Amino acid sequence: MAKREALEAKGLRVLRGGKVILRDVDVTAHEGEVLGVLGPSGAGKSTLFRALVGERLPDAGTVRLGERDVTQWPLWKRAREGVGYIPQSPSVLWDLTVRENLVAFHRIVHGTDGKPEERAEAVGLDQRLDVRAGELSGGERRRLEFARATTGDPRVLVCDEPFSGIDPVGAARLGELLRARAAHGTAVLLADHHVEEALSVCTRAILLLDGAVAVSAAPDAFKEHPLVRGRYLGTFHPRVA
Ligand SMILES: Nc1ncnc2c1ncn2[C@@H]1O[C@H](COP(=O)(O)OP(=O)(O)OP(=O)(O)O)[C@@H](O)[C@H]1O
Repeated sequence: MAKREALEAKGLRVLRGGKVILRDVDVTAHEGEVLGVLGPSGAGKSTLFRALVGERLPDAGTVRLGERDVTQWPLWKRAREGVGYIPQSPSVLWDLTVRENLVAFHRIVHGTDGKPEERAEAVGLDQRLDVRAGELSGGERRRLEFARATTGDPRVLVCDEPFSGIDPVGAARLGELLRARAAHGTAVLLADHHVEEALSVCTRAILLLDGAVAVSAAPDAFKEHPLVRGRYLGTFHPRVA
């Protein structure tokens, strides 16, 4: 049976400083899918993600969450309705502990403390609950952000460069968490320049070029696509055979 659409964006257009950054982008993410959104720096990946999660409303186009049109909804309202977001820049509260970070986010989005111990255990931070977020390693911080973003069992999880600044073991561990989340039915969207790690987790990938979707393919076909090789991976890319 075909998987249901969790998130559907149609004709998304974003302008910045008089420039068109996103050109009528259509993106659909299905339940249980890990969709890679890849492309060179400046292609518009973060801009697309910000429009999908409600951090920045688009200048044209629509965003649907399941059956609902959420185009005009702000970030907090989409979060409450099941959109988790790991932004590109670090977003933990540095002076608060792991536990306090989890509680603070749960209160803002859901109005209650939630279960920080369970959330921390799910991402292997149960021994770090009383450590300040500013003292965590890069990989631990990303897992805290993952725990926070998956509070409330989101239908959609948008991850902007989750593998940046973490070592291969940390990336593999985070990749497993993303895959497990998708197996649970969440639609995961993932942008990252760690192409090998990203494609090993993805079930499909799109190439964004100059603010438009240029390719959509399964990971193996994606790696071999002439536009992907020519415009993104280049001829020198020793980690992708
Ligand atoms: N606030 C802004 N004002 C003007 N231009 C902006 C603004 N934010 C982003 N841009 C431009 O929009 C384009 C897309 O940026 P975006 O950050 O979405 O790209 P990206 O694909 O995520 O890049 P990277 O892989 O480097 O993170 C770039 O040309 C960038 O300079």
